[in-house]
Amino acid sequence: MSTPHIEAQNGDYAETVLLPGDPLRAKYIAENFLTNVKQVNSVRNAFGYTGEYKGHRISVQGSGMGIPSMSIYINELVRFYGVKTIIRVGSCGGMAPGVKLRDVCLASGSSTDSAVVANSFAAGVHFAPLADFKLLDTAYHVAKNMGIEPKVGDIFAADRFYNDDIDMKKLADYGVIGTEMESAGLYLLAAKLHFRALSVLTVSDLLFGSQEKTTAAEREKTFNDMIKISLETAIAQAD
Ligand SMILES: O=P(O)(O)O[C@H]1O[C@H](CO)[C@@H](O)[C@H]1O
Ligand SMILES: O=c1cc[nH]c(=O)[nH]1
Repeated sequence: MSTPHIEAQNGDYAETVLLPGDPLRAKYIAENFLTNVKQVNSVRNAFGYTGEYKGHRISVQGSGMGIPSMSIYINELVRFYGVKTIIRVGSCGGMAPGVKLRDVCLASGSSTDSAVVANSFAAGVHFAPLADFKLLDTAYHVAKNMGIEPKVGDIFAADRFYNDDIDMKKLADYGVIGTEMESAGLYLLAAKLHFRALSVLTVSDLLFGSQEKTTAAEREKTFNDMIKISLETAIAQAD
């Protein structure tokens, strides 16, 4: 079998998939955290791998940037490859006062300016895309046990990376802790297709204050706290 964007065969993906936006982050995770690794997708260089973490079968798949690209991979993984749990491992811009560069954020919910949420319901209905509570609770305690204090809250999933039309300070004032480009779409699809989802994010830059940023190489390779939290959460929820 194959799908328009995935060449993997039936059974090539594990039931739990880590989903970074960057396909090279998928490669890094597979090469550095998984054993018995097999590459299962290279269509469009959206690399996908399946291997083992502490004896548990796990896959990792690059999803590209933004809700439209990510939605293609999620639909194909869940509808055709039987995936049941998706943990996004992404980067985000920090927005809340206490959020620092390289902090790990857990998106308990996700606001968005993407039309995809509004378009899924009748006019006047404003669906609130939320994380799976068991995954969120597990990831929080896994992080705490690793000595990491994750920031938990609402993540603004922006349709455009470059956008000066949105009042980000107001969103921060309403408690939004960070911004990226996928979480609302992930949680919406989880509700629609009945799989479990969580976004675990590393702060790669700050919207207000310090201009210090992580490098592209760091975003590709060294978000190890986020990766370990996500893998430990994946195997804890599988038990
Ligand atoms: O690092 P990833 O997972 O790609 O996530 C963030 O980085 C990209 C923008 O640079 C967007 O996809 C955004 O959500
Ligand atoms: O989408 C993103 C990712 C990182 N930082 C941002 O400001 N936005």
